[in-house]
Amino acid sequence: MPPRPLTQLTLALLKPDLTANSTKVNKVFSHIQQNDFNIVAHKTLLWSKSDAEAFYGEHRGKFFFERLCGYMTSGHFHALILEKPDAILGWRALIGPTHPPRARINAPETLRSLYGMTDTRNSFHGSDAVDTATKEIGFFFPEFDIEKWEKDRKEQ
Ligand SMILES: Nc1ncnc2c1ncn2[C@@H]1O[C@H](COP(=O)(O)OP(=O)(O)OP(=O)(O)O)[C@@H](O)[C@H]1O
Repeated sequence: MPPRPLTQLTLALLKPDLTANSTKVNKVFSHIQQNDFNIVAHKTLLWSKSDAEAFYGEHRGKFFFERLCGYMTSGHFHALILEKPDAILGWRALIGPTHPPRARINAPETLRSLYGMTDTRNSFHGSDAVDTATKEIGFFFPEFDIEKWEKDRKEQ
């Protein structure tokens, strides 16, 4: 049997503006399936202001920080652990550029182009590297044991 390609985990968010629209959410889950991502874990959350400030702490002091935290506490949202080979790059490629208006010009097939609203209300998040994926998975899914999952996966 040929060796199975190395798989990878990433953390994806479907932010509150998208989550408020069940038709859009269903379409996004179809995109996730069509692009061969395996959903390893999934939860729906409602953040307090301090949750948002903790997750987006690196942006504290930027002009959009308060707006970002207000947006992320405005309603429920989905957090997902996605898996496939090159999941981190693959998910970021699927969601597209941070700013939806630019995505609509430069990357019209991406999810932020299709569903994003504004620079802040951009509907999606994706981890940008292996270490941030590990940290963000731990933030949203503290009960998920990545090392055990990877060990079990290798043994399958
Ligand atoms: N210039 C901006 N104006 C308004 N909001 C912004 C701006 N830049 C970033 N944001 C908001 O802050 C979030 C985090 O910014 P970051 O630079 O980490 O973008 P990203 O890595 O593309 O997005 P994410 O981390 O959510 O995947 C963005 O997703 C967006 O909601």
